[in-house]
Amino acid sequence: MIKIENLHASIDGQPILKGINLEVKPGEVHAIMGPNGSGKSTLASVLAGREEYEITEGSVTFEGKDLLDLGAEDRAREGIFLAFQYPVEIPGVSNINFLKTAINEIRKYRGEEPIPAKDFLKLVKEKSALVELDNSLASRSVNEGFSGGEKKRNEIFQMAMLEPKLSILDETDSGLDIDALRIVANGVNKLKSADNASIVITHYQRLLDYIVPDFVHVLYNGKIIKSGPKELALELEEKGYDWLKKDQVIEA
Ligand SMILES: Nc1ncnc2c1ncn2[C@@H]1O[C@H](COP(=O)(O)OP(=O)(O)OP(=O)(O)O)[C@@H](O)[C@H]1O
Repeated sequence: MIKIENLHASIDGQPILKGINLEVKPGEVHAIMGPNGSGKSTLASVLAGREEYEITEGSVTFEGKDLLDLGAEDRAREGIFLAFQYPVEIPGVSNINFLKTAINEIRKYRGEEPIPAKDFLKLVKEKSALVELDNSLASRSVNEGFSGGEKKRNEIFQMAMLEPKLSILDETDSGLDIDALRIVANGVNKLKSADNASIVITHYQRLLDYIVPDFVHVLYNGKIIKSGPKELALELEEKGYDWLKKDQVIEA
């Protein structure tokens, strides 16, 4: 699905990612944890194709294609979805129209006809139920005036509608109350299949009680310094990151 090799990225000449190696296969969920400022959101942004980052070294292959060669729109059309840490508001554009346009863009890219209105409405009904999204939110402008939790839930609704191959969730759990956390996590779990994969960025083990990852990686200072099974998240919760930093110094 996606293979990241020796990825280095900078912003304004400042190196942020310093040699990331990560392979995610279909059907897998990978969690990325790490201290503030370690580069987690940068990795998500670089994969989604945000242009302010300069890739200085390395490669990313997605479904056999050179991802770094594609613009952000084409990456989305190829099936990469980024749920933002801070979802943006788009005043004047209804959620429904936004999603219809996005779905039809993907269909056009695949050489398919636009989605029939009846099928689209059925999809909206089905997927909004999945994340228990209030119907009134679906018809409002994208995220405008939504509470923090509603924005996050709306991100998962968008993800459900677009059915991406690779979903990258950047701190989707931050700002969610316990019920919303469970709903969002259930949505992610129900969307999981043998053909898609997720990268879940989080600070808290509690999300991983609901979304059980196949692998946990620790990102520190722009590098993955440790990978392990889901139990690693529990260990991090208990011990913090200091013990790993020490390891890194010894290795260096
Ligand atoms: N646009 C930018 N300009 C300058 N520095 C940046 C920019 N974006 C990110 N950085 C720096 O890159 C580093 C990594 O940031 P990033 O947001 O990727 O970390 P993070 O691991 O997601 O942190 P957090 O857990 O706090 O969300 C930080 O030191 C940050 O200040």
